[in-house]
Amino acid sequence: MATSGFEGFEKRLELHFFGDDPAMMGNNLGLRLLDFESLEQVLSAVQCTVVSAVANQYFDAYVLSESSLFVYPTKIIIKTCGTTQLLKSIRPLIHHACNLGLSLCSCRYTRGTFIFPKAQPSPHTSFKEEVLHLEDTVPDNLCYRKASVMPSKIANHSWHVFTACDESHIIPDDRDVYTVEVCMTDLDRASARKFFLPPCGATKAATWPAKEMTKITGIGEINPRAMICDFAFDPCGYSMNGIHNDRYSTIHVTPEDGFSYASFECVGSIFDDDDIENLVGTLRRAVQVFRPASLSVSTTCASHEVWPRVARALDPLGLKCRSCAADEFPSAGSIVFQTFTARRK
Ligand SMILES: C[S@+](CC[C@H](N)C(=O)[O-])C[C@H]1O[C@@H](n2cnc3c(N)ncnc32)[C@H](O)[C@@H]1O
Repeated sequence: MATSGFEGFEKRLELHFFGDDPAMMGNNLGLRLLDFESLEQVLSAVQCTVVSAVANQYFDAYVLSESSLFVYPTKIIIKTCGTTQLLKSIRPLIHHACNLGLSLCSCRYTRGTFIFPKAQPSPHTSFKEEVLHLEDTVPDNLCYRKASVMPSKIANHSWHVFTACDESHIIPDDRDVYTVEVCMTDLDRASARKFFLPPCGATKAATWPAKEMTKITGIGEINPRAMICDFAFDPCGYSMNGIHNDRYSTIHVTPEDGFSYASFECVGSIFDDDDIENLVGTLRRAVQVFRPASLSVSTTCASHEVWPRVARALDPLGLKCRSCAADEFPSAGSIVFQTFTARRK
């Protein structure tokens, strides 16, 4: 493995807000009323920028120079990789939300194990430092707090979780919602090569390289109903957000040999038969794009209906479940962390 390279593992932050004054919610747009300048200011504290955006009636989805941002009326999800300082977004977001009459009621921070931990700047030099920063930054009324490192049997694959919420949100309002976060390492080389731009002057140089990557890799088929906003980096790397009604999915790829990494994340509702029935196929198609030698899947949901489907999706791909850890967190419900490796290993 390289001694230093691009850190693919993302840090992920999910913030929920509530507002008492319906007038301030402006047609229920809430946080979507944040102007672009304010968002840019938040992202500049994190050290990343918007490269592409798309929206529908439910939410706004941004592809960032390092991963993705989703803005719903009362919820923000930011996922950033590399050496970004994601936790520095919390204070400015609380400030801008306050100007819209919204207050923070819950916060969830998750990440895997960095490939290059020594390259991370403060406040991300260790999980201990991240937790101290979070404890210091989230408002006092979010007094139900928990931090945990969920272990696995695969070296360098553990799941770091911090949640905090106020008294009224220990059980989340949207307890039917599930989030599945997949982190894949050691990607199949032929699959990873498809995320490099073709050399200049190559006869088949794509006019729209991201669209071409979405098509030839099969990413476009993962959820054919989703509208896709994709971006190809130069000379390599790829990010996309898929949006379908109020659901998002997102993929980020670091294809370089020695530290190759890809992530897939999707959300759904356990009350939606379509979501539940399609989950196994969706996961299988997403992982098949990359054919990783190892991966972890973290499933967050108030119910235990979702996580058993993960192994069902991955087993036919020759991926064997090596470990499974579960824990309960205030406002998040259950988090189940599973790791898999290819049987050939
Ligand atoms: C932003 S993308 C996707 C990151 C994501 N977390 C992942 O799954 O790896 C990172 C890939 O794009 C490449 N890249 C090229 N130019 C970049 C830029 N200006 N900013 C960030 N990444 C860039 C990196 O070398 C890496 O392969």
